[in-house]
Amino acid sequence: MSPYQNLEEYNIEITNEVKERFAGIIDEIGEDVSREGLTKTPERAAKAMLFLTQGYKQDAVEILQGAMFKEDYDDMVIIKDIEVYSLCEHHMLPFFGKAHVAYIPNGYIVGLSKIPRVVDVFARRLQVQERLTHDILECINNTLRPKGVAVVIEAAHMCMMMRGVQKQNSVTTTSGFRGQFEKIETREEFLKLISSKLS
Ligand SMILES: Nc1nc2c(ncn2[C@@H]2O[C@H](COP(=O)(O)OP(=O)(O)OP(=O)(O)O)[C@@H](O)[C@H]2O)c(=O)[nH]1
Ligand SMILES: [Zn+2]
Repeated sequence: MSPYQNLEEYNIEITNEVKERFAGIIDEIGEDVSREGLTKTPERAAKAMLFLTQGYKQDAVEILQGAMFKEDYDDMVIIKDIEVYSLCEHHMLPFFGKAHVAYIPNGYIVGLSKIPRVVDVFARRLQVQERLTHDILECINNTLRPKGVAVVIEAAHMCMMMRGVQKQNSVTTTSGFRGQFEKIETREEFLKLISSKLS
């Protein structure tokens, strides 16, 4: 099986189990799960939840290892504005925003699409933004073994917007730097390039 394929065919037993739990929740909040608009909702919700957490079944290392190419290029490679959708592990509500990832090759480059795929593998789990940032950083660092790697994530958390503190405009930024990005000049170049509209 491909290490990153979508779970288009859901495990029937697990889907049914999750479906029953959602039916229970709908009942507990005082709704009628048998009314027309809701009859298929437990199944839809189960499939949505399994899709949003499919990263547990995917292997980010395998994804990277499947597309590493020997190349002498040793300047910075930046993939910026990667959409991120994840679920906070405290409330299981979405947090979403953008990831910016850069690395400096060390004999190998990686297929560009694999970086957003790695972001998705870790985002489609129950997460906190800090751990998501480090999961991506360490996976690239340990697998590609580049001269440096940097990850910045900017995200809004629905648990701070729809409920709780109810702040609509706050954005959380997390970052991690390894290798050459620990040097201030390299880090500044990266931060300048991700804030530029043209890069
Ligand atoms: N550090 C961090 N905190 C997060 C993340 N997502 C959600 N949280 C926070 O997790 C915390 C959980 O705090 P609790 O006091 O246990 O939960 P709560 O009573 O629902 O808190 P409020 O959201 O303040 O109402 C909250 O402050 C959330 O804002 C994240 O990705 N990183
Ligand atoms: Zn939350």
